[in-house]
Amino acid sequence: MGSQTPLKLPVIDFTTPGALNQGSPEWDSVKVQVREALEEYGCFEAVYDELSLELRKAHFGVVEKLFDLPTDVKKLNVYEKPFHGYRGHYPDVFETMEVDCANVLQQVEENFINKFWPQGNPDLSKTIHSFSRQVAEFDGVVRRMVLESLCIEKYWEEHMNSTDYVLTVNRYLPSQNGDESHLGLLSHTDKTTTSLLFGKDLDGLEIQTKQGDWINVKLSSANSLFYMAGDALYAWTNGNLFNAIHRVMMRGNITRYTTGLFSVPKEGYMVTVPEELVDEEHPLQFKPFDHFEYLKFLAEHFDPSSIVPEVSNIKTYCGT
Ligand SMILES: O=C(O)CCC(=O)C(=O)O
Ligand SMILES: [Fe+2]
Repeated sequence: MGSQTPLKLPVIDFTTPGALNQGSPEWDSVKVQVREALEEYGCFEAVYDELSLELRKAHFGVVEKLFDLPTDVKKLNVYEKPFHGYRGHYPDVFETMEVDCANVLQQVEENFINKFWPQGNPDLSKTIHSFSRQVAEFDGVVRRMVLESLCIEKYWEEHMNSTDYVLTVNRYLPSQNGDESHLGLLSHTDKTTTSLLFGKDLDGLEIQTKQGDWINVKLSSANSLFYMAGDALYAWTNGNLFNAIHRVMMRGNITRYTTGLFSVPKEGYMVTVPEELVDEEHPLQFKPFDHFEYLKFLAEHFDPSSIVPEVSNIKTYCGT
């Protein structure tokens, strides 16, 4: 037997000239790669240089500043929505904070930064907002490609107008016991429509394939980000696009900072599978659902202060 090819996640290059011009041959080629990657793996590395390295660096500077605040101050990050706000899991190993509607400057200021700095901190607010707005723009491009590729582009505007963006910032700390490796975040699927993840190289993030193998993510360039489909996109596309299970394994004595921009359907909007994706061969798999009610369902069944559940629960919630 020859040696086995190591398992690799798809890498898609959005920096090719023309790739971002809708309708160009390069756009059409990238959109097929995007759909195929999301169908098979539920994720891909995107090489994207429109988001400047300076802005990425400034953003992570803010992330570190936020986590350096005293815990009592971090706890001021509260929202009424389930799974929102400051949470520390496995005390001393993982912390996370959320910024609701992070692509809207006023929301970043009033509902996030001003809670920690009551006099305001315009530089920090602007950095978080610019980062989130530009990442959200890229999400819009990818979703246009996906919808075009599934021949349902007529839903794109409705799809985007019914989207909110939540920014999360995460800090993983080294094991206190000197373990060589430890679990940073338990296996889960994202509850989102899409998740766009950033970190130094995201080493430690592991994705489970449909065949059950785990693949470590290690971004190949400083211009890369990691794109994933969550429960809501899986359901909306009638199971076409895969919501991969993933986890974080921490190795070595490092502190790991990551950030994710999560797109989620707005409260009250009914996520409904497009009729074009349903036929005799592909019967309807999901009933229309309000994503906010789905979050409430999860919060009722799982302790929101604990790690998210092991498997996707969207089928339990609204499967036909
Ligand atoms: O920090 C990471 O690499 C992944 C984070 C993640 O999976 C999440 O926030 O849902
Ligand atoms: Fe996740």
